[in-house]
Amino acid sequence: MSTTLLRMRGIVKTFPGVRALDGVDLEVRTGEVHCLLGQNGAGKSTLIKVLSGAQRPDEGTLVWDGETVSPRDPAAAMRLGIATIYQELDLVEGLSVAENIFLGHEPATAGFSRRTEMLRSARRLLERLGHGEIDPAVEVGELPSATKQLVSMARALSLDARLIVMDEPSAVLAHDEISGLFRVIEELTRQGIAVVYISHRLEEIREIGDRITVLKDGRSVSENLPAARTSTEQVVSLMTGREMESAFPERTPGSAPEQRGDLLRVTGLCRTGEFEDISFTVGKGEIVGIAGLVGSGRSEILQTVYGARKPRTGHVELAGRRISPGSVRAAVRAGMGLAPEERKSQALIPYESIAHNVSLAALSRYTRLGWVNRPAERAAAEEVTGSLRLQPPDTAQPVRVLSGGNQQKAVVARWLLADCGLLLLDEPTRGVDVGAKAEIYALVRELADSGVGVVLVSSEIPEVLGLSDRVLVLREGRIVRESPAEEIDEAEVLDLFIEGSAA
Ligand SMILES: Nc1ncnc2c1ncn2[C@@H]1O[C@H](COP(=O)(O)OP(=O)(O)OP(=O)(O)O)[C@@H](O)[C@H]1O
Repeated sequence: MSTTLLRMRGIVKTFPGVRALDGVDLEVRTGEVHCLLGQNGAGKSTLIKVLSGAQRPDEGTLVWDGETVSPRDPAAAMRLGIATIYQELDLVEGLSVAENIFLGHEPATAGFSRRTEMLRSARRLLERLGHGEIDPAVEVGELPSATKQLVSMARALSLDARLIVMDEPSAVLAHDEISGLFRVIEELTRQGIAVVYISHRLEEIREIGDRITVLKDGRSVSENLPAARTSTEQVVSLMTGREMESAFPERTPGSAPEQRGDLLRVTGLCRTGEFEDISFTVGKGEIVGIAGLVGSGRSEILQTVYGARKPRTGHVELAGRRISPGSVRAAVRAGMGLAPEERKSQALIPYESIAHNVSLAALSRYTRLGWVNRPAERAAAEEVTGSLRLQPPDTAQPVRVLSGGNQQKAVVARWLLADCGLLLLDEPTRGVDVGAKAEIYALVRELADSGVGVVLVSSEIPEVLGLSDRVLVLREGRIVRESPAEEIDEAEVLDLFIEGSAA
């Protein structure tokens, strides 16, 4: 029988100028998957930082297994049995799986036998997760994200965790890896371990969740809803305070792409070991989606079109002119923009204002004789961040105070403002809440309607199918199908990922 393991009551946390948590309650039982939902900036990460000891609350109580506690740091929380698996996993790349699992708390034997014992114990923990096939001697740096996640979970088990917090664990996983993650979660909960699960993908919640707590503006607006009996519409209206709207804008009936003329023409693009013989076109005003698993070459293709990687053979033409291969400068001059997948490292300047980060790619528009017209820059940034409901709305704030999803919105906002003829979007809605996703889709469609060509890469197949006019399905570096979006469905795309039968 499950019992209450954790009870948080009236948790308050303020940062200068922001009340991130304004009296949150959360109750978690042993062996349950408790889903924490809320829009970007609602306070989810702050709440789990309080729970994991990374931040001290200003007010409120935390009762763990019947006792009032206040973990001063993550190590103290860990000693209680609370572990957190962050999206940017905190593993040491140069060490082995076993060394990472036992980092800081090695088995107490010495020398050779210590190493053997460590490998054996690591294997036992991986087996507990249903993944005895992972070699504990292998270096962590060589492993895919899904396996790294398992190493973090094995580490949590090695520390006798009784509650594991998972912060958007599916965001870095491919479609088939997500079912693997769910099997691991079932295994954990069967052993009585509780899981707090954060995700913006509401369809996952019904599949894996037991109960739901919804946060809105730093408060828990609804607690302990049964996941199986709560509709997506209910959850969305609790999160947003609005009724759920249709996520995807109508496709614009207009001239067929072949009548509009090609804006982008990619011919016979190859990069050894990444992709082969990639040819496709994008018309003015057209959205072309690329569906492919992680590792299928989808991001590499975008980067090669953008000149950040040099093709072995093949070429790229924009508006009838060949772009010098492997030159980002040439691509940008010709009017291309790329919103990259790895935005933390590639895209934002943390200490600069939101306005400046957003207007960066369009700066020449606000600059005269070397002077930047700050009010104009800020007004333009505010218009686009306002329509994406970016929090906080004050664009003079530095980007580093934004929640993860709001940082994502800032990157997308930048490219929506940038005046490109061709926009390449790599996972534009990762970590973005449902409401803001719909806003991003609407703005991308508006841009297309104004004549911009768009190439969209996303792991979310419904997003590729819902937003694009035309879809390319990619498997192991080759295009295995090209189709108007309305003539292909999710099941067919998944079949193509596996079979790769060309049509
Ligand atoms: N260190 C900080 N300094 C100032 N403000 C902060 C800080 N950390 C978070 N905030 C603010 O607190 C609020 C809650 O942020 P939090 O990261 O908890 O949201 P979240 O629900 O996890 O969002 P997301 O879904 O985007 O990850 C946001 O308005 C954010 O800007």
